[in-house]
Amino acid sequence: MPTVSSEELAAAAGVNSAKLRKDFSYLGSYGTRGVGYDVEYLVYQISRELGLTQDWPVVIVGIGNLGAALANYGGFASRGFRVAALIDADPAMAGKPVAGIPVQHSDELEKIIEDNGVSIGVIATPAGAAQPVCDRLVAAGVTSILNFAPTVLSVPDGVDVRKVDLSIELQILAFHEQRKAGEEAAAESAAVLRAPKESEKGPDGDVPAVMPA
Ligand SMILES: NC(=O)c1ccc[n+]([C@@H]2O[C@H](COP(=O)([O-])OP(=O)(O)OC[C@H]3O[C@@H](n4cnc5c(N)ncnc54)[C@H](O)[C@@H]3O)[C@@H](O)[C@H]2O)c1
Repeated sequence: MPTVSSEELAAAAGVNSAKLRKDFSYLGSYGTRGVGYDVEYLVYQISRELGLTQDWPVVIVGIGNLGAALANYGGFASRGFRVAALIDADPAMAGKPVAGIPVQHSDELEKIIEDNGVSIGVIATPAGAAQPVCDRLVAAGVTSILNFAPTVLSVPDGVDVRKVDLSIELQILAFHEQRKAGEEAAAESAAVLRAPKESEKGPDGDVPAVMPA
């Protein structure tokens, strides 16, 4: 039976092992002193807590560049998400397979949701189409939406929306880059401006032109 210790897991995740043990205790997972955690059982417990032991049928609406890339991503299935259907408004796409799944026309949206018992919808349409698509998904019974379109969706109470915006992530990185550059520039000017200490002067009382920081 493969096991793993809280120290090993804590080191891999970059967190404190006592905190990790406490967090796992909320899962009802206590491990065995000197042995650690049974890996298979721990994976099951975490998956169960995250709702991943279930099979979640998901529909993707808007099968352009992004929708096709999402459909082709192999990582969903291993985490309990099954792409049940691909939906697009373009009649020329109907029946064409993407990632081995034939694209269905959006006229069929309500029937597809009902037939597959879908509760999670992914929107990858242009911004202008996102709200009407969202309204149809919700009316058909979808209660969770992952929105990639650059628009804020309004939904009734009881419907969850998560928005993914990669440009915001890039903007956050750019902000940190700018701050790092500012800190470096400030450190350089501080080094230039810092007055020499007595001990930093040479034997004749001379000082280097630029003092080290
Ligand atoms: N969130 C992010 O980080 C991120 C990154 C890239 C793109 N996007 C956004 O994702 C969306 C898709 O981008 P793309 O490059 O794949 O665009 P795209 O033009 O290649 O694809 C859009 C698809 O949506 C379909 N469509 C249009 N109206 C529809 C409707 N009412 N119902 C169903 N399908 C419909 C079109 O036929 C097309 O196939 C855009 O809104 C874009 O801004 C977001």
